[in-house]
Amino acid sequence: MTVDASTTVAEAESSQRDTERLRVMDLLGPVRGRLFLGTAMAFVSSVLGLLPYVAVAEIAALLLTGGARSAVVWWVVAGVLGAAGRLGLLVVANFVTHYADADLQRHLRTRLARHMATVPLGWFGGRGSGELKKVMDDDIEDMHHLVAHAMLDVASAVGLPLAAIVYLVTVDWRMTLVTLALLPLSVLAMRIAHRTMPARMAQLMDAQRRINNSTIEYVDGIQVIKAYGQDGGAYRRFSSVVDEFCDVLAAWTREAGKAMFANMALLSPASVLVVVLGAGTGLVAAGWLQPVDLLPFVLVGVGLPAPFMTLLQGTQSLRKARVAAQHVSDVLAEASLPAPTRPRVPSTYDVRFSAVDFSYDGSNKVLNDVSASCPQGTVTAIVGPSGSGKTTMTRLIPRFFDVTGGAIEIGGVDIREIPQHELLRRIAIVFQDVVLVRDTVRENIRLGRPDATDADVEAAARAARMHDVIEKMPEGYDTVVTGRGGVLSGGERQRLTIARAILQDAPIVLLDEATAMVDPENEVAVQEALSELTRNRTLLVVAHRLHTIAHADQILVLDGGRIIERGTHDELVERDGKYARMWFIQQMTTEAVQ
Ligand SMILES: Nc1ncnc2c1ncn2[C@@H]1O[C@H](COP(=O)(O)OP(=O)(O)OP(=O)(O)O)[C@@H](O)[C@H]1O
Repeated sequence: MTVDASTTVAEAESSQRDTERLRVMDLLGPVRGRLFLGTAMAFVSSVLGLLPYVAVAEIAALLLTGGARSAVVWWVVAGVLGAAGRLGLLVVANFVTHYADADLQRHLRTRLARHMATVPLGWFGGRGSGELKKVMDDDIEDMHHLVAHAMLDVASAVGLPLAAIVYLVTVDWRMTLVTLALLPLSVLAMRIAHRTMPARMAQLMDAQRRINNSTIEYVDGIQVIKAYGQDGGAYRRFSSVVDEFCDVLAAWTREAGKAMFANMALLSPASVLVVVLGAGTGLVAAGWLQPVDLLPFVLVGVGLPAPFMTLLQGTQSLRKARVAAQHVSDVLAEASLPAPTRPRVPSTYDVRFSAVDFSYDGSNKVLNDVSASCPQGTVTAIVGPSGSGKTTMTRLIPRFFDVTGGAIEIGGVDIREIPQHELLRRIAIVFQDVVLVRDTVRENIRLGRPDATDADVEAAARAARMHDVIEKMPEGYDTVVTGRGGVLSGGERQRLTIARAILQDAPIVLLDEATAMVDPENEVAVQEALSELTRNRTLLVVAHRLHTIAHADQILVLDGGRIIERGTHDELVERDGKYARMWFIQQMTTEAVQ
């Protein structure tokens, strides 16, 4: 049996479109009823909008042919009622859809935020904040056209022309065909010009997403970039993203411009008037049409294409809205971290890795058959060359990602059986990149335990050797800090996050490079803060500088995702393997510096 490739591709595209439509309809679900109501009102409003034109045409005909005065009055009333009804209904329909849009925006933002709370934490690491901001903000705003305008435009574009065609056919079917003659041409021109539009719009939105990310990266990193004299290179990278966006925008504008021009030329009142008057005069001259019957075509027919123009002008916004809806629905379709079927919570806090495999991309193993036991209340240090999987190993414990093979247990309970909030409550994480939220110092520390009193917060700050620093700040504990810490030094920011972790009082602590990049004076304070944090807890620490973990209860040496050595510092130095080499190199470097 042979398979027709073009049919298969077409089927695949059509099924993808169906899926997209289903997804968009699912997004609109909460306001679907109101959208239908608004659309129905817009349809009736559009039909009513024909009445004033018909009234003028009929009144003119009555006056020219000496018709009854009462009929003229009735047409005047009908015309005025039609105009008022059209306007009133359209206003109400717009209210209905705009309120629906506001509700939908609130609903989607909340739904996105709730969903993001359920996806694996590691998912966020792969995305720039610009990209997430775009989905939460810009994409939802871009959906405005879809919700508030698109259906109304369609209803208006269908209602008035349909009613007009019915009316015009009753006057003269041949002239009706003449009046509509330009429409198929316009649709054809539009189809040709728009053949590449969906792809161009997707490119445009992609380029916009890259600009968003690169702007945030550029602005965020500007201090470091300048400090390293790399502003030229960074600027070139940023401006190449901007150039790329401009190119895509120019291509899109050319494409859209062609389509717009073709339509404006074909559907403008002047073009329609030329066709109607030309053909109409011919029909009158041939005696096939009464001169008075030409009036409805001039009055009604000329305005017929206008709603199509509105519809066509809206197609770009509609396309943008659909791509935006697709982004929103992609994020909502992101798989949640599987919730435990039989939730359990551990009562002891040793951490055990049993034959753990892990891969970020599904093929390359970053961790390979890792087994280790970290007894409760002990310190396990993880060391190894860059890229050996140290950070990944610690990230798996709070389920930033789920293991792809084997299992991790806390107190004998598989972490996948522990409800996520219970798991995170039991693990204090001091990240490599210290992140604060834009709030007061007090609330930044209180994040560790939202119900903590001010006295608890202060006690944690004292333990983290931060109290004196905070007291000297302009507004003490009420000083607002930014995401990058504002006036705080690197070491102070770290101690603030350590205070947060101390307040959390979690039985398991994960430290990743917590003491890197601080000056010696700060390092002493950070080390003191850390020893407060880690006392009597199960501690897993990722370290590069081996002297900080020489007293660890056990050291795991990772290389290429496998544990190649394990033991205490003395045992490993004795073994004269990889750890011993790393130790001696660091010793020599330290001595050389001193
Ligand atoms: N989010 C991610 N997506 C894909 N690959 C990743 C991700 N995070 C890390 N990796 C890759 O996994 C491997 C192990 O990275 P990991 O950060 O765990 O190593 P590490 O030993 O902590 O390195 P370093 O000491 O440099 O911090 C590396 O090859 C890294 O490029």
